[in-house]
Order: sequence, then C-alpha cells, then structure tokens
Amino acid sequence: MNLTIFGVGYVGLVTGVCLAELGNDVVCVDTDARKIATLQRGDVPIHEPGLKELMAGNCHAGRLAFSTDLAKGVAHGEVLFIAVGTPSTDDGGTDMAQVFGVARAIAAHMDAFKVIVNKSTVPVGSGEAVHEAIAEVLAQRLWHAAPAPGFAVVSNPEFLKEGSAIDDFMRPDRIIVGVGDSPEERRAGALMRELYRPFSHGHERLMCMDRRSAEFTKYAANAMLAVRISFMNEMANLADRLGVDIEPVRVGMGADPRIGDSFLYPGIGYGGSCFPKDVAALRHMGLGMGLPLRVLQAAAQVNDGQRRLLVDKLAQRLGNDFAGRRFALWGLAFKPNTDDMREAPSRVLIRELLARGAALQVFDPVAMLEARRCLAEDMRDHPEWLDRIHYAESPLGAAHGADALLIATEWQEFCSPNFEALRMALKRPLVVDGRNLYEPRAMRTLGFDYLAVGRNTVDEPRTATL
Ligand SMILES: NC(=O)C1=CN([C@@H]2O[C@H](COP(=O)(O)OP(=O)(O)OC[C@H]3O[C@@H](n4cnc5c(N)ncnc54)[C@H](O)[C@@H]3O)[C@@H](O)[C@H]2O)C=CC1
Ligand SMILES: O=C(O)[C@H]1O[C@H](OP(=O)(O)OP(=O)(O)OC[C@H]2O[C@@H](n3ccc(=O)[nH]c3=O)[C@H](O)[C@@H]2O)[C@H](O)[C@@H](O)[C@@H]1O
Repeated sequence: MNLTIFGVGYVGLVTGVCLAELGNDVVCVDTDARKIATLQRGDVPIHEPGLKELMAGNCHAGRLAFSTDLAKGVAHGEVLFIAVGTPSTDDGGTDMAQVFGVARAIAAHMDAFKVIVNKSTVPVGSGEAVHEAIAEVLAQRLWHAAPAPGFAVVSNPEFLKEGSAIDDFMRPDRIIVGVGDSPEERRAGALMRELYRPFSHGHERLMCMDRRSAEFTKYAANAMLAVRISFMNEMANLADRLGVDIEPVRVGMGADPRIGDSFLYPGIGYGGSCFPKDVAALRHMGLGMGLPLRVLQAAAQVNDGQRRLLVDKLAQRLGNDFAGRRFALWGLAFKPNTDDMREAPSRVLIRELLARGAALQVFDPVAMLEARRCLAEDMRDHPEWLDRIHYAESPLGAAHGADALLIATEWQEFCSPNFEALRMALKRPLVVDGRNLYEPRAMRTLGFDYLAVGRNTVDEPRTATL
C-alpha cells in the first residue's frame, strides 16, 4: 500500500519505518528541513534502539523515503497518517495547530479519495473538527464541474513507549481504529484492516469502534497508567514513614492478576512528552464539561511533589543549604533507552539543586547533548547557574569528589557499577536513588548511606524471625 506519514517525531518515524518493514511503500514528510536532511543522510534525529538499522534496510529496499514536500506526500499516499505534535496549551488544553496545519495541507493538495488517519493524541471530537477543516478547504477549491474527491478521517491512536518503540509497534497489544459508518468510512475501515492484517496473525489485534471512543481510549489508558504510578509513589512515601519496605509490597500487589505487576514501580514521578500532557488534557476536557476530574488532579499533584523527593531526601542528611556542595547525578533522560528530555524529572531536580547553590556533575549514556539544550532553556532566567553544571564522561567521572550520588534514570549500566570504585570516588558515600536500583541492606554492607524510594527505614527484614 502507498502510505504517507506527516511528522517524523517519535511516533511518525517509528510508524513509517515499521509500516515500510511490512512491505508498504512509505514517504515520511516533515516541515522541519533539518530533520528531513538528517534522515536522508541515513541518520536518525532521535535515540531509539534498533530504529536506525531498520530504517537503513527499508531505505535501501526502496520502500522508505523522506521529504519536505507536502504536495508530493499527499499525492503519494492512499492512506495519510497525521503524526505531528499536540503539545499542551498554557491552560492544560491541547494545541492542535500542527494537526490542522497538516489537515489543511492535505485538503489543498488532494485530488483523489484519501483516508486520513489521526495517530496524534487528540481531544475527543478532533476527528470531526479535522473532517470539517478538510471539507472547508476542499469546498474553496475549483473542481471544474467534477465533484471534489471523497475522504474519510480515522482515529488510530498510538500506544508505543519510547525506548521500546519498534517492539511495541511491531507486536501491539491492540490496534484501536475509530471509524464511522458512512460509505467513505466503511471503505477506510476496510483499508485499515488490510493495512494492519499482518499484526493479527492467529490473534485479532484490531479493535474497531467509533472515532470519539477511539480518541478517548488513548487518554483514558495513559491517565490510568499515570494514576497507577502516582498511587504507588504515595504508597512508597507512606512506607518510608511506616518503616515498611515497598519492594515486597509491590511484588505482593502485582501477583494479583486483577492488579498485574507492570507500572507499579515507585520513583521520582512520571515524565515524558505524554503522561503529564495527556493527564492535563483530560482534566481540561473534564472542566470543559463541568466535571472536574479529581483523581487526575491528585495524580498530577502527587507527581509534582515526587519530582522533588530526592532534594528532600538529600536535605534529611545534609540540611537545607547546599551552597558549596557538589552532587553527582546519574541519568538525565525521562526514562532509559531514550534521549528524550521532555518533562524529565531530572530537570526539576537540577533546577532545584542549582537554585540552592549546589554544583552538579551529571552523566547520561545518550541524553547529554539534548540535556545541554534543555537545561539552557530551563535556566534562561539564571544563565549563570549553568556554569555549575559539569557534564562528565562516565558515571564514575561524575561521582568523583561528590558529596552524594543521585540517581534519576534506571539505565542498565547504572545497575551494577563497581561499588568499591564508586565509594572511593565519592567524597561522602551517600547514594540517593530515585529508581530503587539497589538492595538497601547490600548497600549498607558495602559502606554506603543509601536512601531509596519507600525503602529507607528498613534496617532488617521484618519477616526474618518468623
Ligand atoms: N512520543 C511518544 O512516545 C508518543 C506520542 N504520541 C502522540 O503522538 C503525537 C506525536 O508525538 P511525537 O512523535 O512525540 O512528536 P514530536 O514532537 O517528536 O514530532 C512531531 C513532528 O511533527 C512535525 N510537524 C509539525 N507540523 C508539521 C506539518 N504541518 N507537516 C509535517 N510535519 C509537521 C514536527 O516538525 C515534528 O518533527 C503526539 O500527539 C503525541 O501525544 C502517542 C504515543 C507515543
Ligand atoms: O502516549 C504516549 O506517549 C505513551 O506514553 C507512555 O510511554 P512513554 O511515556 O514513552 O514511557 P513509559 O514507559 O510509559 O514511562 C513514562 C514515565 O513513567 C515512569 N514510570 C513508568 C512505570 C513505572 O512503574 N513507574 C514510573 O515511574 C517512567 O519513569 C517515565 O518517566 C505509555 O506507556 C505509552 O503506552 C504511550 O503510547
């Protein structure tokens, strides 16, 4: 099938590459000429495991191309995917400018039937709005007595996770397709079934529903996961006060199949481009309907507090004044296996520590460049603070001479460091771990003062004498 993807961000690029891998003929279009030039050279503008290799194979096979030419993109695809950004507005709503930009470009250039698939996360009702925007532009064009071409707008939200995006896309739990019942939409639904048929070998993954339900499913799923994380973070904070170790509690809870064991890890709050944005957008939708969503409000509040947790824990040991202190920070990206710094908890942490006078020695396996860019943005009001950030070349290099080590991202390479060398490198053997990477008792045996999330008051396992 001939496909065009508009937007080569995390979702658009992965979608384009994976659909090409299935044998489709894909053109990816973006208005960012720099990104397109990078892709045309065979480089990938983001860090996503396996993406570069898969992309190279498909470009080589002639199934995948990149362009800034919107008209060419519209002409090429039978199915046109909108995979552009839908960032938050100041009031928590959704900025739809990029989506409507693509919709209008499609309408300006299409001259045959098109299926327009919205992969971006968009508020309920956006499908109708996109349909109207396209119809409006089409109506203004001259068709020389011929009728304007037909089209259908489909909702097909994406559920991939950064860091495992290819695997998530290629082996989806479900594929949600929201499509109506008009003749155009039935034709579109049939095309979507055909497109996604390879994913359903032996087990139907495609779930068809109406467009508004599909749009809502995406937000409800992300919001549920965000609530789960905030819930676990509150449990962990209470565990700290009660002298309970959250780790066996997590395992015990997760063993109940009604709860399940994923997304139960306490930490320093959820980040990334989607959970904070989508929780805000859903709350905004609720307010618009006169229904404040109190559970989501609480989840967002807990998350804000959790991002400051490591600073509070440091203060427990060192007092509130960090002037003249030097801290090591391992992990900058919002999660492992990505260089994405959007809403990364590390950014809140870094700003807070710099504001209190500390100097930082930071390390991340892949996000150093992106971190420099984002931190410069965050510190626009205090550019002089940036002088107190040292970008180290290795985890141990960052630890050298530091008053404490803080851990913000659970990169694999932080899981089993040379503990002896780490203790020697640190000025003071204090480790404040926001991702619960180590066993508290083992750390104490190794001579560390170790503070984690929900595991801090456990000196001896309380079941040991039973
Ligand atoms: N990042 C993720 O893991 C996931 C994101 N989503 C949703 O997917 C959507 C896209 O997210 P990301 O890929 O992270 O966004 P992104 O911000 O990384 O990429 C968006 C791309 O669209 C391009 N663009 C903007 N206007 C354009 C136009 N008129 N024509 C062509 N290209 C244009 C931008 O230049 C940019 O390269 C969002 O709605 C997001 O909520 C959904 C699931 C996962
Ligand atoms: O809509 C989106 O953009 C995507 O948002 C999330 O994916 P992503 O943000 O890439 O990463 P996650 O693995 O979900 O992690 C999000 C945040 O939650 C945190 N998290 C995750 C799991 C957990 O148990 N505890 C926890 O604190 C992570 O550290 C990270 O900061 C969803 O998992 C995807 O299904 C969805 O498609």
